[in-house]
Order: sequence, then C-alpha cells, then structure tokens
Amino acid sequence: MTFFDFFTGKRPSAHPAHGASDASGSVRLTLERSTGFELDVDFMIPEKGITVLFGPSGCGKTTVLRCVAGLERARGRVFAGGNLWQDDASGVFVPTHGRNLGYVFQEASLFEHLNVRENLRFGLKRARTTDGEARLAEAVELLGIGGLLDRSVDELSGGEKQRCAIARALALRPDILLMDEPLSALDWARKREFLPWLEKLKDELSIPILYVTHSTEEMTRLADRLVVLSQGRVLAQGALRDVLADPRVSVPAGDGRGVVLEGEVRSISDAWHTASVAAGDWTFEVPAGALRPGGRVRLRVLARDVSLVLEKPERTSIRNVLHVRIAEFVPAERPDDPYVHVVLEEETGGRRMLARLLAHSVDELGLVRGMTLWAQVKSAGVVL
Ligand SMILES: Nc1ncnc2c1ncn2[C@@H]1O[C@H](COP(=O)(O)OP(=O)(O)OP(=O)(O)O)[C@@H](O)[C@H]1O
Repeated sequence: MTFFDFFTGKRPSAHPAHGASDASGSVRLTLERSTGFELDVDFMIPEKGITVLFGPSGCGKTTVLRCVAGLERARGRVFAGGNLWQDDASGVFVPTHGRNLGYVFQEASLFEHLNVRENLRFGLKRARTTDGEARLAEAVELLGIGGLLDRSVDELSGGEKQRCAIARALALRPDILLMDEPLSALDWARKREFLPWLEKLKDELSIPILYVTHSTEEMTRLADRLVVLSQGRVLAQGALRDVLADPRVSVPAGDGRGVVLEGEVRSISDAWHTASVAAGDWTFEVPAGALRPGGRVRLRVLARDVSLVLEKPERTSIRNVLHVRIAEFVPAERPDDPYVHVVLEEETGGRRMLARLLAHSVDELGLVRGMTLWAQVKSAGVVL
C-alpha cells in the first residue's frame, strides 16, 4: 500500500454519520463569547481538495478551526474527514485526542532541541503505530525534506520549518488537515517557494484540507471551495469560480472584484515573452514568467480591467479580445454609485467573467441580457 492509498482508504469511523454515503463533511456551529463576538456558521467540506475559510481579521476563522479540532467547544455538529466528531443533538463530542486530524499553525511549532528527524518521530510516538518509519518516509518524500532530516531546527528557513510541520502532521495519516495561515510568518519570496508544495498536497492527498487565510493571493491560488466569513457569519460558499463570479457577493479581496479562471498553457512566445493560456472558449495572452507549455495556471481577471465593444476591434493594443454573452446585470447597491457589474459568460461552457461599467455606457451601447459581443481584457494576472 502506498502513502496515497492510505489517504484514499478511509478508516472506519467511530461514530458513523447519518447516512453512510455522506462522504463530504459539514460544520454547523454557534458560539457566543463574553466579548460580544458571536459565531453562527454552517458550511460544507468536500471529501478532498482545499476549502478556504476566508475573511478579515477577527471574523472567526481560527475559532472555527479550533472548534473543528475540538480545542474549543461551540454548540452544533461537526462531521469532518468521514467522522462525526460532534453532534449535540445526539450527545456526541469526541475530544481532540480522539480526532484523527493534522493541525498546522501559523508558526511551525517544532521542538528547537530536536533535529528534524527527531521532531518527526516525536509526533509518531503518540500514535503508537507499528509502521511509523514507512509513514515517515512517505511524508518526507511528499514534502521533499529528505535532505533536511539531520539538520537542527534553527538551521531551517521558515518555509522549510513549515514543510517539516506538515510532514509531521501527515505522518499521522489524518482524516483531515487543518491549516491556520501557514504562510503568514514567511516573507513574500518564501511564500512563492512554498505555494507549489501546498498545490502538490492538494493534488496528491485524498483527504480534505481546511485552510484559513485572509490573503487574496493564497485564496485565489489554492482554494477549490471558498467559504467567505464576515463577523462570525458565512457570507457565501461554493466552488471558488462560482463565488468570485457572483457580483452580489462582496469578497473582501484587496484588489477589487474579479474572477479566477483555470487554464492550460498552450504555447510560449520566446520573441514576446508571453504565454497563450486557454480557458475553455477563451484564450489569453499573459506574461510568460516561469510558465511552461502544458502547465495548469490560474488567471485572475478583475472586473475593472474588462470593457465591452459591440464589434470586434480590428486594431487595438489590447491582446485579449474575447467573445462573450451577457448573462446578467447587477446594479450598484447605492443609488449614487454610477457603476454596474455585468456578468459575462462563454458561449459554451460555464466560465464567467465580470465587467465593471458605467451605467451610462450600458445605456448608450444598448446592452441587454443574452446579447453576444466582445470583451476586451486589459490584463489577466497569473495568480502568483
Ligand atoms: N481566547 C479568546 N478569548 C476571547 N475572545 C477571543 C479569543 N480568541 C479570539 N477571540 C475573539 O473572537 C473573535 C474571532 O477571533 P478569531 O481569532 O477566530 O478570528 P480570525 O478571523 O481567525 O482572525 P485573524 O485573521 O486575525 O487570526 C474576535 O473578536 C477575537 O477578538
């Protein structure tokens, strides 16, 4: 059995859920703090992939994670990684030590007096397994830390420490991995080095990852599913691309409203240093950077960078001119806001983009729902 088989083969749960086919997780929690903070959340966790809990500081992300881990007690129900860990209605509450989960914190909490290998083994001692060495070898390989095992912790960079902390958590073969802002202690350059490791985890592990962040970059790059929190409540949840393409949802992203499109690099122009990226019907030309043909990439297209033209422009400096259909108009919430959001969709397929236009332009061009026309995308950013 390989490392990944272990993650695919779920352990039988101590407390089977109502309906054994309920492979996805769900969390429903309420809590009031003496400080006045109230939590009231209800969201789903798919059986694999990264679910990002996203929201501003103080909205309750860490509190949710702690309640899922059983470190803090709220009222409600927690069904995660195939296990019913809490159900107040039926008197179930599994304490933290009975929950098979991995928890990675903002700072890698490694023991400074032990080297990396000893740190990894330390976690396993508690698990009292007979195949500890095999588990470790697999986690070490997945996180690429084979060369670090004999180093002392103070000889590691922040990113290396976090990789060791994740390997330590995964060696216990958890049913779910909880990650609380694991990149927040890293500088920008280290974050960029680290993100591909997280992508690898999400591709190769068959367990869910619940990932807390307030960083738009991490959310757009890593999330499969997005749960947007605000003041202890769920504002929106769903597949990343659906939530971001819904102009009624105000996702507190620093760079404004915009969608994320998954694409594949079709070709690279060495002459112009650009890449051609296909996302369904749409093809974008973006700065090539480190992109390689055949690679998967996420593009972020901001609503303010999209304009509309009725006929395909013959000569324009904008390289991304895409055929689109108007799906709907979403007027501004405030009567004195002159802008309208227009939801644009591919003619075939479900991809959506947003354009932020003056209502005056919409009126003057005679734009109506269902109309096909051309979107000029001034820039499509490769996510990180
Ligand atoms: N131990 C505690 N005792 C009392 N109140 C707390 C405690 N920990 C957090 N809070 C409060 O609970 C609320 C939610 O905090 P929480 O840490 O869950 O938010 P967060 O979204 O994770 O924030 P951040 O992104 O800053 O980590 C905040 O109002 C916070 O001040």
